[in-house]
Amino acid sequence: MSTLNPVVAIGDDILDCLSRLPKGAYQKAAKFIMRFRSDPRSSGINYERIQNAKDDNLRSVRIDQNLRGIVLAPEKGNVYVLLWIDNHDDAYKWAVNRMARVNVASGSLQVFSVDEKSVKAEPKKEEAKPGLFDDLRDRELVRLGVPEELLSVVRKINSEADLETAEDSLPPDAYEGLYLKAAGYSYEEVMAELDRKDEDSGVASDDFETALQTDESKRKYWVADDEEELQRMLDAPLEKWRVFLHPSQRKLVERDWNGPVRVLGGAGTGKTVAAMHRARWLAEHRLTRPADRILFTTFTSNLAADIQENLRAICETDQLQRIEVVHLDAWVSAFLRSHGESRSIVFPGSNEKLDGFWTEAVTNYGSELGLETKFFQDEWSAVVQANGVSNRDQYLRAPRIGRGTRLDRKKKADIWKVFEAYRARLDEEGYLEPDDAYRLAREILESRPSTLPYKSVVVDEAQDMGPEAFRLIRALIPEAEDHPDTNSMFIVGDGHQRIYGRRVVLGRCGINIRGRSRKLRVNYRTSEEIRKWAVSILAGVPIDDLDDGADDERGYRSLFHGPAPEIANTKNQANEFERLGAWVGELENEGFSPKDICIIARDKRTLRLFENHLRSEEIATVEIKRRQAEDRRRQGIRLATMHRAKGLEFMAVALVAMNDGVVPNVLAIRAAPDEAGREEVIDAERMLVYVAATRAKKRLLVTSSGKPSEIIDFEGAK
Ligand SMILES: Nc1ncnc2c1ncn2[C@@H]1O[C@H](COP(=O)(O)OP(=O)(O)OP(=O)(O)O)[C@@H](O)[C@H]1O
Repeated sequence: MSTLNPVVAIGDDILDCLSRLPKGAYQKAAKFIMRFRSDPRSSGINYERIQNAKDDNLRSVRIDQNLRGIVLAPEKGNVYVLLWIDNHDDAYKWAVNRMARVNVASGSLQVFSVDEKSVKAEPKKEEAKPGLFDDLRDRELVRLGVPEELLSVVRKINSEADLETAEDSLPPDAYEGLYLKAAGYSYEEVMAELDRKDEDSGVASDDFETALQTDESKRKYWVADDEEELQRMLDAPLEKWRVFLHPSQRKLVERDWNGPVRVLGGAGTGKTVAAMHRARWLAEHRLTRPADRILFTTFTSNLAADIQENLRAICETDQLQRIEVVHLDAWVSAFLRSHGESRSIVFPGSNEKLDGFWTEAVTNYGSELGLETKFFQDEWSAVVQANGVSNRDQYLRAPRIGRGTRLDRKKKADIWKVFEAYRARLDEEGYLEPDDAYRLAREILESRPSTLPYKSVVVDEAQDMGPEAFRLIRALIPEAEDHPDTNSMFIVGDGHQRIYGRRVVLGRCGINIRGRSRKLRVNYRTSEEIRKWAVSILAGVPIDDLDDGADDERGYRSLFHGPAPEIANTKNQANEFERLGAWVGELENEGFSPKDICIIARDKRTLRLFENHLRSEEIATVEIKRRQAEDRRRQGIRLATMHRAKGLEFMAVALVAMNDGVVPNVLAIRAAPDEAGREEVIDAERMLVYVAATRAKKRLLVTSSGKPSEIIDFEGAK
């Protein structure tokens, strides 16, 4: 036996194993894991050979009378990897067909099952169909991550459904490569996408110690050299992301970038998780002086509170002190106040007073122009505020990209009078719109040398931050000759989820991401069935990439499957309440807790109807509020508007009142100045439904009463 210090690793499946154990067994297993970490060779741990095992390197260890652990403990070398914990018989069953191998192509540790029964039986000769991967040679399959031992299994796969059936027996990196290939990427594109090299890694087939150091291995096996971190992991075994980042996430997080990075990814692909780990990595490895600050900004205030709580779970105290999590509007507001600004920020769209100012300005200066008030509001937000326009000449020259109605110079000059009147009313009342506030803050920053401590900014939900917000962010850490842009910004967002209608082109805000743009594709949150349904709502909607290009959903996938969404149009509201009640009842019978269920409606008024109904049935509810983190201790079904649900997640979601007139919102449709405007409104509402539906992890119910929303295919769902 080697006298070197042993290398101990824990597989991520252990966290699932632990979460299935009853409390007493859990405590024993957790105690064993701590002991195993500190000395896997201690005399109290006996490694038993497993009879008939396919892999000679696997051993079982006794945790108590009934519980067994399965450990990879090769004779040669010094490595101990805890792979599985279960009761005696199930642990042996799990181990018998497993193999642990170093994949010589990627150099990573792969553990997989060679039970060919999990893939469908070989077809009879006469009905043999072409294989899904016939165009790849064995060597290429191996490079994609397929272990030699599974080549024959992969050769038998001839449909995407087969591939999904085979998922459990394949190592995750192999499955991912094959999945992208099946989704239409060429071999070369898959290799580039997954950052794999078309050559051998050089890691020897028995060098498990080196294999544990690769990014691929780190996604599944954590080298347990930090006792405190292990304890944190055991305290919250379901939150795997605390330790096990996907290689595509880890590659973004743990490195220097020579300028701003933009990370795209559909809902649930772990963008916020990557952003949080990025902040921690910077605080741990790069911005380590007590005065250094990393600004972590979000667009919604309840998310800022959630992120702060999650950071507490992954950071040491001193790291946490260097990360400032802020809702951008709140930050700006405090900054302006500290610079003597007395006006307060008001949010267009949520303030009736502003609507009054618009009506007044349009009545007095624009009634002859034949344009709806909504047109002026949209033009103001998309052209005037987005471009920082402050006078008539600037407006005459301002780009009006994506605006439907064409305007000549004369008309623009007339329209400007309305804007002037509106602006004057804002000033009189002491109000600033958020864009005004961002601009003002930026002007202050640009007018004097910065005294702010920020060395890096992490931006979550970037799709909802408008150009002025990004110009301000740029001004927070300006690029200058004597100030390299290294690690300056980490921007995550998703154009599919823009629900506040503020399109941005980063390049035009002084943020150059060329060569530093990446994508996350694995959805951890939502079942494949729900994800696909949500994506279908966006069919035909143009999606941008927060810069000058377009985004698409090619190659996205979910980690797991579940029941198809239930889509039901009911005759009237009483029937809809009944349908919802029956669904909630079923979920509770299946063991869902009320706090894991969220009812989401388009607007507050509609939500109230459902709240009142549930109250009348004496069902407890908890409303998701603007400025609070989700309090998981409170019992009751969650209620949220679509906007408020952004960024959150629940086991089960009901999208209710998906009625004609409610979604898309009838007032927004009516106010659209023309057909292009109407389409814009509908696209925005589709995104809102996409955001709301992708909050669901396992179950989704979509209901309407009376005439249903045109966005949802209730008929096709029958
Ligand atoms: N590496 C990982 N391993 C396991 N779970 C993960 C990982 N990364 C993210 N998750 C989980 O996936 C879910 C979604 O993550 P996150 O909220 O970061 O996604 P997002 O892309 O920001 O989503 P959205 O854009 O929809 O708000 C969370 O439950 C998170 O815990």
